[in-house]
Amino acid sequence: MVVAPLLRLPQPGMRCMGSHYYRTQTNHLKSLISSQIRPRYFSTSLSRWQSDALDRTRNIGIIAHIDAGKTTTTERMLYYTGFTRRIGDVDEGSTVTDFLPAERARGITIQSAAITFHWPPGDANGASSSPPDQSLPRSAHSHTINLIDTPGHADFTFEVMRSLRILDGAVCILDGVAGVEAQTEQVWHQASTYKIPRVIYVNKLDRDGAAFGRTVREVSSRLAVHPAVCHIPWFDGGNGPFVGIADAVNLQGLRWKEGEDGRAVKMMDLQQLDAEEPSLAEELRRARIALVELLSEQDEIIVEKFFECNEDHVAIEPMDIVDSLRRCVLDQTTRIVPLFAGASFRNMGVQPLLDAVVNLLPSPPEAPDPEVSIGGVKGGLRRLLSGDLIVEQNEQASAPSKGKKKKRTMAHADPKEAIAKLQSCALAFKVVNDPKRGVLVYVRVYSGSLDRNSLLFNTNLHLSERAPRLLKMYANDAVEVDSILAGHIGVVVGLKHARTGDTLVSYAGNKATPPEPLTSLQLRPIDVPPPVFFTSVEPHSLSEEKRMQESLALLLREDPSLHVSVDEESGQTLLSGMGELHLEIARDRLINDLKAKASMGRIEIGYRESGLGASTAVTKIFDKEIAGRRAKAGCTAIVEPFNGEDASDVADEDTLLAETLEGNQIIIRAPGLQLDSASLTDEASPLLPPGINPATLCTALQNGALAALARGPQFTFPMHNTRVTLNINPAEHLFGNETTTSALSAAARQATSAALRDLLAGPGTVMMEPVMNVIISVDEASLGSVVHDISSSRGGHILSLDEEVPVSATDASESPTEDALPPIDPTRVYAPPDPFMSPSVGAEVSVSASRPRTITAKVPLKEMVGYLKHLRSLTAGRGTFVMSVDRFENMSPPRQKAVLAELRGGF
Ligand SMILES: Nc1nc2c(ncn2[C@@H]2O[C@H](COP(=O)(O)OP(=O)(O)OP(=O)(O)O)[C@@H](O)[C@H]2O)c(=O)[nH]1
Repeated sequence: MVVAPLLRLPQPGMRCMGSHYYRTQTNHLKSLISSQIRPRYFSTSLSRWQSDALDRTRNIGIIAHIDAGKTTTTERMLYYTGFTRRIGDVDEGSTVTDFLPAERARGITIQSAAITFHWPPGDANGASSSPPDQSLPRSAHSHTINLIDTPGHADFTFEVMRSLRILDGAVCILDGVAGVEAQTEQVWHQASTYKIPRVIYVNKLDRDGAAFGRTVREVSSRLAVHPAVCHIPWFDGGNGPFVGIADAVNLQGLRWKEGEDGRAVKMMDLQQLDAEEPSLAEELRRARIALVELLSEQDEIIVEKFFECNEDHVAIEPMDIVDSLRRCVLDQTTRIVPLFAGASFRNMGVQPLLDAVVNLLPSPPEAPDPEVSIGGVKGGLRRLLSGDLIVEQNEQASAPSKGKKKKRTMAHADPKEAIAKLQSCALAFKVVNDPKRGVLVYVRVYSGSLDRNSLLFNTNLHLSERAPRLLKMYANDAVEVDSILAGHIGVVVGLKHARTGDTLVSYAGNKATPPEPLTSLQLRPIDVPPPVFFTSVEPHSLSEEKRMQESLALLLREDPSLHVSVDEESGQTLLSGMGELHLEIARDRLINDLKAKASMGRIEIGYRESGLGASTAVTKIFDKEIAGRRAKAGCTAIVEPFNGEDASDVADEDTLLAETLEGNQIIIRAPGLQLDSASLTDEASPLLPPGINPATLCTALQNGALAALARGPQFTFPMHNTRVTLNINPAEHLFGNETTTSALSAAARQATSAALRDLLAGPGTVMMEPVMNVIISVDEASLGSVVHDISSSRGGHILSLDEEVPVSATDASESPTEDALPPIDPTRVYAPPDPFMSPSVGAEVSVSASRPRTITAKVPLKEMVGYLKHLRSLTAGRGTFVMSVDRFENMSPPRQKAVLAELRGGF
């Protein structure tokens, strides 16, 4: 929409065809390609992109259901912005964004790739740094667009969440045939969690069965927003092939030439449309009226414009409508979402979508204040920088807190001074191992300027690393820069430790660590969901072991939703993840890309084990000579069921640590240790052995307990819902010089393992299985058979039908915002008629006839393995589903028996 003047006015590089202008960028493209793309590396003295004004920057993502056309649309974007010379094709495996071999082979997007381009394309020097002319629409000025392509497969939900949190805006792509699908709903609600302003693009309108009107109504009923229809599809002669769009903002038709690359666009104003496509012109007027009416319900200014234009909807200036749409998009309480149309594969509709990105989505300063946590206090980054959050944190730290584990005190730090020293803070949102450039850490900078060679403190890993090189990435090409400014996305090369999700801060002064409390600053922290599938990984030979472990470590840096553990008894390395495809991709990466000489076993469900009651208290003293030195320490352990309540409920004055990790809770108590205010400072207690302070004591004991919890006493699955309480009595368990941290770990492991074994003599243990939240989208006709299959053959519980219940896939603590909002009546929403529906079917009837049905259910994961194929056969290929882990549940004795028999016999 919102056609840029480039499309409306004769410009250099446009050629006139009859009374219409066709746009060509050939020369312009050539200059861009030769100056930007050719050299793989070139130094920029003045880092062109750094000078881009922040208000002309858009950090956006594309979100959608799998196969809706994200990659196809992205490839067109790259082509029209002059970034690529030819259009990449997902089906041929020649796309720019899906650049991992595994992605190209499968034709799906696995890793989010971040790419920067300019729209509209600037001159050869890129975006102009001169102030924009306010009398022209935004899309007349070149903008920097940082595009994150997010994956669509449910197994990569965590990856989607990770990408979402760094976006300021998003384009949601819908398949015009399939409409709003289950995955779309899921990602939509996740985007709502981060309050991300969005526009919708209805793609694939060239396909048989495309139903734009129905899709618009589904947007209102299933996404609970008001679709502001800015484009309507143009079918030749009313019911011929899809040839273009009619733009309700600019009141014109845009027609693309069939079979061309889409750069040539034929423009027609309303009068020309009246003459050539009268029914389209009539519908376009209806669309304009509906658009103005919808905006008027939320925006006072457009109401004024309406009266100024003598209440003529058609007379309102396009720029006034764009401004109103923008106000509504940024103020999400309006629930207005602009909606556009196209067929990316046919090269239709992508340039107007780019205009919409620039015109309607927010710049970094307009985006909501990003959430940070610092020393346990949560709030906005801007509040932190103003000093307010620190004050709050200090108040919390100094308030008497009964029993609860105390935070590190900041008695010696001046928080205001510390904040003043903060030079930049950035979020590492992606780690990629590039075969040529090494490990690339993609960062979004949130404040200040991340400069080359600065020392970055990683607040997750508590270590510092230098940033030797900074890059701006153009998919496979890179531009070296000196700094990355707040609001921008870039890459740090040469970091050895930073992982996806880590917060990096740089600060003034030469200290190895930043002043407190900056060491605990976390940007938009997210919870990593529990893995539910696992597989064993074996090196081909002993000499390959090291290489395999290094490759696994790299995989984990890239993707923190993968976990690696070692089975203590068998010595086997186990890799666990979110789904079967997730692990298959990990295998591809490990073996094909990282060239580890290893093989992976069968992919299996990650069951858990849990105690049915409390153990007795078991004391173990570890006493062994290690490398000629005596190592001796002891500890007492009790294990009992734990149902996920707050740690503060069980902590008391003697509690050194109460932490919940991977579904278990570890409590460390040391009565009589005489610690000053029980704070976990680095100051040693007089009763602790030399070289050990309360923090190192806790880490050692915790590691020991975690190792023991990795293997249940009866079924050997990791323990879940288990609380381990470790008691340290200085007089009985500490032995001066002989008590080392490894002795403490060993004592904790032995005591915990013994307490777990003790359960078998008492209350016993039970197997637990992952139970999934499943949302299934089907047609009315297949509803009965799908419900029957889920509830009788798969042992699932149907929770609801047709309810807007989003799967809170990875972060149960954050409830999507739309939940409480009243539903929107789709029959009151403007949508143009779908020409390929039977003429006797009126709008209202078609709504109910085509109404998709949504089933929400809880089903054991085991029953969902291979479900897609079955669902497809039950629904004639139309059904789709998404699922996420709800929780682990105890299994009934017969089910446990059946599963164990199957496991022993193999799948
Ligand atoms: N007919 C038609 N097909 C399209 C259109 N856009 C995309 N496709 C096809 O739809 C399929 C999926 O397109 P992709 O671009 O890979 O979709 P995606 O959303 O990136 O998929 P994932 O990366 O797997 O999430 C491919 O076969 C495309 O050629 C369109 O406008 N019209």
